[in-house]
Amino acid sequence: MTTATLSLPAPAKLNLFLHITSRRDDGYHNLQTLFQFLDHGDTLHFRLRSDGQIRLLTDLPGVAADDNLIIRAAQMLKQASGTPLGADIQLDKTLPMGGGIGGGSSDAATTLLGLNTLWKTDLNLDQLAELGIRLGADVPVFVRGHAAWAEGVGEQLTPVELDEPWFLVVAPDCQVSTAEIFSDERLTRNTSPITLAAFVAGGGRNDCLPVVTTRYPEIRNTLILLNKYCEAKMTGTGSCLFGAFPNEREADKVRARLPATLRSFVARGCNVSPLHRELQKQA
Ligand SMILES: C[C@@](CO)(OP(=O)(O)O)[C@H](O)COP(=O)(O)OP(=O)(O)OC[C@H]1O[C@@H](n2ccc(N)nc2=O)[C@H](O)[C@@H]1O
Ligand SMILES: Nc1ncnc2c1ncn2[C@@H]1O[C@H](COP(=O)(O)OP(=O)(O)O)[C@@H](O)[C@H]1O
Repeated sequence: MTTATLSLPAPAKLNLFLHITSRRDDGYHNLQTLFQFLDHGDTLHFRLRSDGQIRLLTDLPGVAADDNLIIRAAQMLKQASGTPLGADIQLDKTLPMGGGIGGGSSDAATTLLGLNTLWKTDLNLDQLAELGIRLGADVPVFVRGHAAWAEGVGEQLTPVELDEPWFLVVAPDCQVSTAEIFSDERLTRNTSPITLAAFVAGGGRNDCLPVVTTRYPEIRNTLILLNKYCEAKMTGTGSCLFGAFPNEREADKVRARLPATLRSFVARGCNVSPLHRELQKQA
C-alpha cells in the first residue's frame, strides 16, 4: 500500500563555535564549526498528489512561496528524480527566522528526505546532500543527520560524538541576514585552522560575534544579560544566543529569570537528528 501522508520534524541546530579561516574567490567563506542538533523545531506535513503539483499550504510572512526553501527543495528533488508525483505541504513554524538555528535549511532537508520517502525516489544521502548544498551551506548537515565537525563552507562533514547537554536558547527580537554579516569589512576572516582535539581542550569562539553585536545592540544587551547566569554563546551569524546546562531543571531555572518578553526555549542537544530518528521509527 502507498503511504499518502507523512509528518516529520525539522530540528534546529547550534554552532557550538564558528571560526572563519579565509574568504574564497567567489565571496563565500571557509569556516570551521561544530554542529549539534536540538530536539526542538518545526514540523512538516506532506500529502501525496498524483497530479504532479507542489503546493505549500502555509504562508510564511515575508517569504514568497517560490523563495521558500521548502518549495525550492521539493522542486529540486522532483526535477532531479523525474518523478511525475507532487505534494501538498503544511508547515508548523516554531523556530525563529534569521536566528542562526537553521530553520530554513532544516525545513529544506526535511522536505528532501520526506519527499524522497513519499515519492519513493530512492536518492541516497550523498545525492540528497548534493542537492541540499545548492539551497544553502547548512542544508547538508541536516540531510546527513549527525552532529559534525564542519569545514569548507560547511559541506565537508566529519560525524562526531559530543556530550548532549541541555541548552537554553534565547532569541533577541531581530532577524540577522547571514549575507550581511559575511559582507561586513570588519569581520575577522583569518583565524588559524584548529583540530577537533584543540577545540575540545581549549574551546573556540564565534568570529561573527563582534560584528553582530556592533550592528545589533539588542543582541549585545541580551548577551550581557545571559552572561550573568551562564557562559553565553551565539549560534551562526545570530541572532540566537545559548548556554549549556547539565540538566533541564538548571536550564529552566535560568529561563524563569529572563524577562517574559524575551523569546526563549529549553531543548536537549542531540548527536542524531530527530528527523533521522523519526524516519528510522517509520521505516
Ligand atoms: C555561517 C552559518 C553557520 O551555520 O550561518 P547561519 O546562517 O546558520 O547563521 C551558515 O553556514 C550559513 O549557511 P546558510 O544560512 O545556508 O547560508 P547561505 O544561504 O548558503 O549563504 C548566505 C550568504 O552568506 C554568505 N556566506 C555563507 C556561508 C559561508 N560559508 N560563507 C559566506 O560568505 C554568502 O554571501 C551567501 O550568499
Ligand atoms: N522555510 C523557511 N523557513 C525559514 N526561513 C526561510 C524559509 N524559506 C526561506 N527562508 C528565508 O531564509 C532566511 C533565513 O532563515 P533561517 O534558516 O530561519 O535563518 P538562519 O539561516 O539564520 O538560521 C529567512 O529570513 C527567510 O527569508
